[in-house]
Amino acid sequence: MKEGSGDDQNVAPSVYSHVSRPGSHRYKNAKKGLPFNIMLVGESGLGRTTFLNTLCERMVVTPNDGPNPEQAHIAEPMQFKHHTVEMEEDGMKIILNIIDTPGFGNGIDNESCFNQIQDYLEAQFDEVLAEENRIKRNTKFRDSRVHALIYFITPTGHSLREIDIELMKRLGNRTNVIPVIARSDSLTPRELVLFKQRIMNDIAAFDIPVFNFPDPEEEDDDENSEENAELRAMLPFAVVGCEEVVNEDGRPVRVRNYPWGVVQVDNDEHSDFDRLRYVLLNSHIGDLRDRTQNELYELYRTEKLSGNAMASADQQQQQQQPEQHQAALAAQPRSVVA
Ligand SMILES: Nc1nc2c(ncn2[C@@H]2O[C@H](COP(=O)(O)OP(=O)(O)OP(=O)(O)O)[C@@H](O)[C@H]2O)c(=O)[nH]1
Repeated sequence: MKEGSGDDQNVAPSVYSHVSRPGSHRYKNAKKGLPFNIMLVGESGLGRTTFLNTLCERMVVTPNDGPNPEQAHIAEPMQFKHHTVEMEEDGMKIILNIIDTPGFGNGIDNESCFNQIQDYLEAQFDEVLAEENRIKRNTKFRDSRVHALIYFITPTGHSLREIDIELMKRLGNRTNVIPVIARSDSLTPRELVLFKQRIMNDIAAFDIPVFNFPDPEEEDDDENSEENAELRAMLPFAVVGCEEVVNEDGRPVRVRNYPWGVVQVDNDEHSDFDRLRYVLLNSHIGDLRDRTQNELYELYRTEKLSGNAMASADQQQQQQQPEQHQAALAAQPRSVVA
């Protein structure tokens, strides 16, 4: 296993065997690999690094040793850390680009974090817009638009906090925001059910534009509509990150160990991690990419171009004003001064 820092490329075998999953056939022709860009956002200690490694099934980044008490009063600024991992999922090669955001939410005022992330997302749209307008296309252009933002919610068991609402509201129109309950093993099953309900109530009450699975009523395909209905009912996904891999009856099982027992990361009865992974890298990878292109980017493009058009109309008007002023003056009746 190799530690990843900066822009790194890791290729390693998976630690557990894959179950063949439907839905990925759409992109099987992508020989070079299907690029898929995800961003991880959440406060320090919620398990972003562990999630990244669990998702990639290898040690991409070595988790921190935890905060240093002597440095605890210093709020490190947020950074964007890039990791690239090549994966094979159900016969499909995926180039997974992960943008981690350590330092998010560490300050008292998180406005600058919100702005930085929004600017980052919009800058990727701007690159595509500039590329579209080029006369000669760059054949090596890399589309770095973020297809999904995994937002880690603190497992308080209460409801969404202001920081959660603000962030998801701000970014939901710029990327597919997928909220997850981080470290969900810290809640009892009953607490988890209630917490999920409260979060979904808040999402509806505050009109937060998170990614949702198509409404079964709107789906033609029975198989998809059944799956989407099931996934809708699971939201937000409750995730547990892998601490170690143990051998159980000759097969590797990813777990977290406790004095009272073991949580199996990929067991649907213990955590929604496996379903989320399946959604991201298999069943809904196409939907996430399509929505980024057809809805979110189009919305941004329209806003940007109409904003530019309005700005240039304003500018034109200002430039014309001196002439109009002269014309208006000329049209005015003159008082003849003797
Ligand atoms: N109980 C529990 N602990 C977890 C889980 N995921 C990670 N942890 C632990 O939480 C601590 C922090 O995990 P990290 O993955 O380093 O968290 P992070 O969000 O990347 O934190 P920073 O690197 O400080 O930004 C570690 O001790 C992990 O073992 C989880 O699902 N459940």
